[in-house]
Amino acid sequence: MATKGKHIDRTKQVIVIRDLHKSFGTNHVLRGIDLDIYQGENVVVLGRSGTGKSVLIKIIAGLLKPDKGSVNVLGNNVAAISYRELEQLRLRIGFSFQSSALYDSMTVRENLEFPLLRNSKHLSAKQVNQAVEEALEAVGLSQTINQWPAELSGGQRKRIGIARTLIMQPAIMLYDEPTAGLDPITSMEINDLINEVQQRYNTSSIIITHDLTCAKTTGDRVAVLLDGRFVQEGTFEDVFNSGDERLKSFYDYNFIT
Ligand SMILES: Nc1ncnc2c1ncn2[C@@H]1O[C@H](COP(=O)(O)OP(=O)(O)OP(=O)(O)O)[C@@H](O)[C@H]1O
Repeated sequence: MATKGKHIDRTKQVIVIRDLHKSFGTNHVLRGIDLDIYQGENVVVLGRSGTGKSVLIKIIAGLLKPDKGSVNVLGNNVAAISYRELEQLRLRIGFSFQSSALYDSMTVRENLEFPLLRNSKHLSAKQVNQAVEEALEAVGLSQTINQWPAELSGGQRKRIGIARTLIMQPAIMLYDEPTAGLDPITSMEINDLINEVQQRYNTSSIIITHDLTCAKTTGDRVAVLLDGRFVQEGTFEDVFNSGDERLKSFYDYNFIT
């Protein structure tokens, strides 16, 4: 298993969020979020369903606008930059969605080639092929190159989704519920892969989850989101040894469901 925290550069912040607020009508979802993420760091955002985890990563990726506060990603104020600058920024951010969102009508190779051919038109066929092979090797699925998504298991599809993201060499990875719907062994493989990606590509990552094993395994730091605010932040052990009563319901939720 990869060692956590090995490459964190605490002199370089890749994401800086201050006093972030976001409402939808009367639903005040984010109520004053502060968050700093360093180069090479895996930060887990842990929270129950509906607490605004997805809203937070959509704001980081510029897909939703904050009502108040600042969000700086890789030196860009995401609420203020032009659409073109936002597009360039998004190329440096990799998303791993709950559904792996592969194109069923394309082979694994074609799925991986797709973002490269669309965004890096100067590459030769040989370079594209090399990039595909390297990304597949990074997720341990070189042998699936000519298969169709329908022929893969849920865990394999998730890995291919991550490979398709890695092919663009992102500086930041955003993982939305990476272990949702996977059995415990496959979940552990995905957790290990998240750590391996961090080490191999020196990415900074936000992992949003309500899976405590995922949080413990992948998080250099864990931030607990409750009622629109971070109520605890630290190592997994710090957070869960804190005795904070507000985390109790979260624990119960995790072990009962
Ligand atoms: N585009 C939107 N318009 C209106 N309300 C929204 C929108 N996006 C999210 N919300 C609301 O914001 C709240 C937080 O949603 P969000 O998807 O961030 O939750 P979450 O913490 O990611 O939950 P889950 O773990 O179930 O995915 C919910 O009440 C949701 O209904």
